[in-house]
Amino acid sequence: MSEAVTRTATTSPGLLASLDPLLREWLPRQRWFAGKGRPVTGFSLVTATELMPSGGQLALHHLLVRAHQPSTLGAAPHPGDCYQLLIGEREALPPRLAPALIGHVDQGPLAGRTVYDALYDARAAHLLLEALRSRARIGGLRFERDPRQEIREGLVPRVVTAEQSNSSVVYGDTFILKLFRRIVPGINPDLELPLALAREGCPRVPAPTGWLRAELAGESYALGVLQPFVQGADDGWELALRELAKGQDFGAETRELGRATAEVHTALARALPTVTLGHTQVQLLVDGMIERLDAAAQAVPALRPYAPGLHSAFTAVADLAAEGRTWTAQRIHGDLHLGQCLRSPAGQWSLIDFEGEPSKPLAERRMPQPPARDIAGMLRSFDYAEHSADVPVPGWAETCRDAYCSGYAEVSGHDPRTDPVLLRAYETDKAVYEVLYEARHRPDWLPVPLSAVRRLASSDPS
Ligand SMILES: Nc1ncnc2c1ncn2[C@@H]1O[C@H](COP(=O)(O)OP(=O)(O)O)[C@@H](O)[C@H]1O
Ligand SMILES: O=P(O)(O)O[C@H]1O[C@H](CO)[C@@H](O[C@H]2O[C@H](CO)[C@@H](O)[C@H](O)[C@H]2O)[C@H](O)[C@H]1O
Repeated sequence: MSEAVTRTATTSPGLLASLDPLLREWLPRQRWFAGKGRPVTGFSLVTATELMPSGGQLALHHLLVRAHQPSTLGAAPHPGDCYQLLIGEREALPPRLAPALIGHVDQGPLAGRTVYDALYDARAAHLLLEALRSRARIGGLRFERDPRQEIREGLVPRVVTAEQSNSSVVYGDTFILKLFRRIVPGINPDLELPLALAREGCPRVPAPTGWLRAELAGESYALGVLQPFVQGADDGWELALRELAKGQDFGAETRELGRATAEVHTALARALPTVTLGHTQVQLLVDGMIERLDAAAQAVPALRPYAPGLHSAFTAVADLAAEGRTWTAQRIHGDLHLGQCLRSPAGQWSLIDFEGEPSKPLAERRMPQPPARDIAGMLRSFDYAEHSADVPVPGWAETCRDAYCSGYAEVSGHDPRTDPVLLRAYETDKAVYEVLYEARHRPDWLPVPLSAVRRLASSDPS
């Protein structure tokens, strides 16, 4: 039986008091910390599960903690985001774990110990895989797996060091475990949609092998997903930049990517409910786009001169709806861009990361939406890639755009270019989002979405 299965879960009293000052400093520095720009004023424990007991050379605590922060000006009071932490505790940290250091504890029950992000620790990562393999239940934690998929023993773990919204560990190039960092109760689309696609037999998304949940006070929280690792894959963004650097046409690849996107959309429409959006629903959708534009223009002055033109991109959709036009909405990826696509060495595309935009509430992320939203996301990505090339390759994004839409039409029977008003609205909505995103995270990149904004504000699709 695995080490994890034999453990009983106990909550070490005062654990959080020990960690509090260190976490206040460490948590806001993490890429996945969602509350950037506001100080952390304290923590409360949602649940703590001891995965390896204190007292030994190494102890391991699984924590869900709520980080308290002051609300943004004018916003309603917020209980604070809940984060998943895997905290290792040792007397001293071996050099290989130095990048994972959280700090040296000088108060409470852990005084004198060194604590660190245990995902970097092979023993902790191994324990998680072992728990999934043996379908362990530890305290409120439920380690589950698809009984038809085997998990081999002894796979060597390595943490993925890329900047991410969550944290992932690769096991022997066979599996990848993504642990969600910001946790909300309810069904997480990053597990829900790949499971639905697997049931449909759609090979464009790695089928979940296992998953980790917490059952707390009658509510279920998705904490992580284990899925097959696509070996030797290139991510679409890196691949696009490489082709651009060589001045190469990316049309054949993007046509295949269009086909893959359509396969996923078609399978999702079969697997999960679709709805027809009439006038009222479309008006709500347009209102949302306008609200996001107004908020972004408020925050980024460079956007303001283009606001009226962008506004008309949205109202054009409402006008069509007022004339009786309807659209079909279905479950979609929700945050599709080149970085969410993997191409295997055999040339097969897979789509990953079905979480949607993590900053949006779960209910909103799980709502059916027109597939044009995903397509627009990808078209924006081609434009980003062309603007990021060291040597200009004029017309590169336009070629990708046409090839992608053609590939999409070949599989789905619907060419997104035949609905230019909706496509322009979604491209505009995404570009507005990107302006805000870049202003906050990568100001050097701001000119990329701003140039799209200029174009979209003056274009007339009719
Ligand atoms: N099934 C997979 N096979 C190979 N690499 C993967 C797989 N899933 C994710 N990755 C790699 O891990 C990175 C992060 O995964 P992603 O699901 O986008 O996480 P996040 O939600 O943290 O952004 C991806 O950019 C990709 O490089
Ligand atoms: O981290 P996520 O994948 O959830 O997405 C966020 O970061 C992306 C950047 O890493 C950002 O994407 C934008 O830049 C990409 C190039 O780096 C480009 O391919 C995308 O088209 C563009 O939107 C994304 O918007 C943001 O949500």
